[in-house]
Amino acid sequence: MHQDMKEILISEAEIAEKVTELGQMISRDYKDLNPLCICVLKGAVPFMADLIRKMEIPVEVDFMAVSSYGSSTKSSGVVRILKDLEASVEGRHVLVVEDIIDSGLTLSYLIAMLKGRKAASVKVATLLDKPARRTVDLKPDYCGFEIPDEFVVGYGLDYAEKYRNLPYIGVLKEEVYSS
Ligand SMILES: O=P(O)(O)OC[C@H]1O[C@H](OP(=O)(O)OP(=O)(O)O)[C@H](O)[C@@H]1O
Ligand code: HPA
Ligand SMILES: [Mg+2]
Repeated sequence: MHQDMKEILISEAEIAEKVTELGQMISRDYKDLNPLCICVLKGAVPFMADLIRKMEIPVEVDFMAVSSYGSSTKSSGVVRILKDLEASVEGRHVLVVEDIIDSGLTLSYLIAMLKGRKAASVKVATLLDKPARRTVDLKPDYCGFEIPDEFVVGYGLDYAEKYRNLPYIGVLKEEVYSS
């Protein structure tokens, strides 16, 4: 385990098993709908890459970059679009793929934007959900794991751009971000 971790919360094997399950579920629900999977950069990259390879139906992918955390463990509450989609979402069945829902601010902003652009449907697949921290009313349609109110990193999730390449989800030692 990395020296900055307090514990491993979700192992690589547990993630793999859950991603397979979600991929199968989404494949059943989106059969014949040709969904557009939107990866929310950067955190969702590993989850998106693994998830689409467990989907057994035709899918299209696109990418958006938004940021609300910067190098902090708290959301600034201001969602900035750093990179917009290439494809039009009008009439498309959109599945937004996220690594984590924390306050819910990032996703509620994105969902409103996609509906405003006339997507036929907008659903959310998230690997992690931290419901204790929610400030807006939002529930994922597909969720891997509900986690306690701790700052986690790994499998895409960062603290100050670090730890995204860890293959597991770990809890960061508090001294790492409080010093
Ligand atoms: O529910 P919220 O409180 O809005 O938090 C969740 C969002 O925060 C993180 O992204 P971040 O803005 O840190 O960008 P990153 O994916 O590039 O790390 C994470 O990847 C989610 O997109
Ligand atoms: O717990 C978290 N870890 C990393 N990034 C995050 N963005 C929202 N919550 C988190
Ligand atoms: Mg981040």
